[in-house]
Amino acid sequence: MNNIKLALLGSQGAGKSAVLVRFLTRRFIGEYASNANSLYHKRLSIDGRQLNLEVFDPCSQSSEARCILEEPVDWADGFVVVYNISDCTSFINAKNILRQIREARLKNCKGEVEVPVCLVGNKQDLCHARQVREDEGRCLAQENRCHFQEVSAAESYQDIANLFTQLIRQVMEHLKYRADRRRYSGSKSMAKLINNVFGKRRKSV
Ligand SMILES: Nc1nc2c(ncn2[C@@H]2O[C@H](COP(=O)(O)OP(=O)(O)OP(=O)(O)O)[C@@H](O)[C@H]2O)c(=O)[nH]1
Repeated sequence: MNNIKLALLGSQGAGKSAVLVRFLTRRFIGEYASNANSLYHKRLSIDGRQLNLEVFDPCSQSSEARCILEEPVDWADGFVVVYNISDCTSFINAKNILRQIREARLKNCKGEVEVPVCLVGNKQDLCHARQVREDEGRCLAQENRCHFQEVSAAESYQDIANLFTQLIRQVMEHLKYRADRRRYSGSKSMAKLINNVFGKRRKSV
């Protein structure tokens, strides 16, 4: 059974909980208690593989620029960064979060920066009050080499289900790549060790 850990990040009120609850329950619930960090668990099957999904939905900080990443950035295998298309401040905050994910990974994970991330422009139903154009979101995602999707947690389930499924697939590939790389470097150093031991012995015969 694969364990997959995701973290949702974004401005206060961007709709992180709404997006997540839509994915987990197919329902839109208007208001959520937002004064505590939440960890959600779900078992699901993707491409015939059983998964244990854990999703961390941190309680937002009032100061947007403050780093809310320190814990989830080490813990998570993938990220969903949410902004509200009718709030340009939330978009600027998403930009900062993407940068912080890159920097923190660079610092903590020896250059392994390609952690799977999906940038989500939520509240698409509020397009009459739009402050962030779709191409701005797409462009930011391209710059950060991550997937992008505009959604409305209020109105639709399918886009949200698709983006989580795609992100989870990417995370599974990423974890497999990391495990293969560890195995490869492990067997390389084992080969070196054997070579050192037996190579030397053969010389001394
Ligand atoms: N119109 C509209 N409102 C939404 C949508 N998604 C969420 N909301 C509303 O936006 C508000 C904030 O949603 P939350 O899901 O609590 O946002 P959050 O990012 O989890 O907020 P914090 O927990 O405070 O960080 C709530 O009133 C939701 O009902 C959406 O797609 N469309």
